[in-house]
Amino acid sequence: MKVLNVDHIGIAVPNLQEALKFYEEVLGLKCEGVEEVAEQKVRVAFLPVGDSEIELLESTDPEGPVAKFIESRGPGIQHIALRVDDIEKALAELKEKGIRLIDEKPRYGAGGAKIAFIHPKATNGVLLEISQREKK
Ligand SMILES: C[C@@H](C(=O)O)C(=O)SCCNC(=O)CCNC(=O)[C@H](O)C(C)(C)COP(=O)(O)OP(=O)(O)OC[C@H]1O[C@@H](n2cnc3c(N)ncnc32)[C@H](O)[C@@H]1OP(=O)(O)O
Ligand SMILES: [Co+2]
Repeated sequence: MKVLNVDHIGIAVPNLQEALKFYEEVLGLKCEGVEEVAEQKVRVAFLPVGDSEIELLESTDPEGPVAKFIESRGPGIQHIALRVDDIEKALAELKEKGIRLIDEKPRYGAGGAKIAFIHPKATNGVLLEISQREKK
C-alpha cells in the first residue's frame, strides 16, 4: 500500500460552531464547508492546513462514535486519516496481514471520499482512517 500524506486530523468537539470560533477567529484557518455524514452520525467541518486538513467532528447521535469518544475521553483527537492511492488494495493488504479492521470494505465519508477505519488496538492506540479521494 502507498500512503500519500496525512489527509486530516479528526478532532471530536461538543459543539461545531463554538469550536470554529477558535480555529477560524484565533488561528485564522478557513472552514471549507460543513457537511453531515449520516452513516457516521457526525457533522463535520474541514479546515485546510497545508496539504492536510483539520476535521472538526460533532456528533448527531448520542450513540455515535464521536459522542461515545467524548463521553469516555473528553473532546480531543479522535482519529488520524492517512490518504492512500488505492483503498481497496490497501484493505486487501491489511486483511492479508491479519490487521484488525473496523471496515473491511470502503464506506463513503465527507466529500465523497472512500474511507475505512483500522482498530486502535492494531495501531498502538490511535484510531486510523485510510482515505482515498481526488486531490484538491
Ligand atoms: C466523516 C468521516 C470522514 O473523515 O470522512 C469520519 O472521520 S467519521 C469519524 C467517526 N467515525 C468513527 O470513529 C468510526 C469508527 N469507530 C468505531 O468503530 C469505534 O469508535 C471504535 C474505534 C471501534 C471504538 O468503539 P467503542 O468505543 O465502542 O469501543 P470500545 O469502548 O470497546 O473501545 C475499544 C478500545 O479502543 C479504545 N478507543 C476507542 N475509541 C478510540 C479512539 N478514537 N482512539 C483511540 N482509542 C480508542 C478504547 O479506549 C478501548 O481501549 P481499552 O480496551 O484499552 O480501554
Ligand atoms: Co475523518
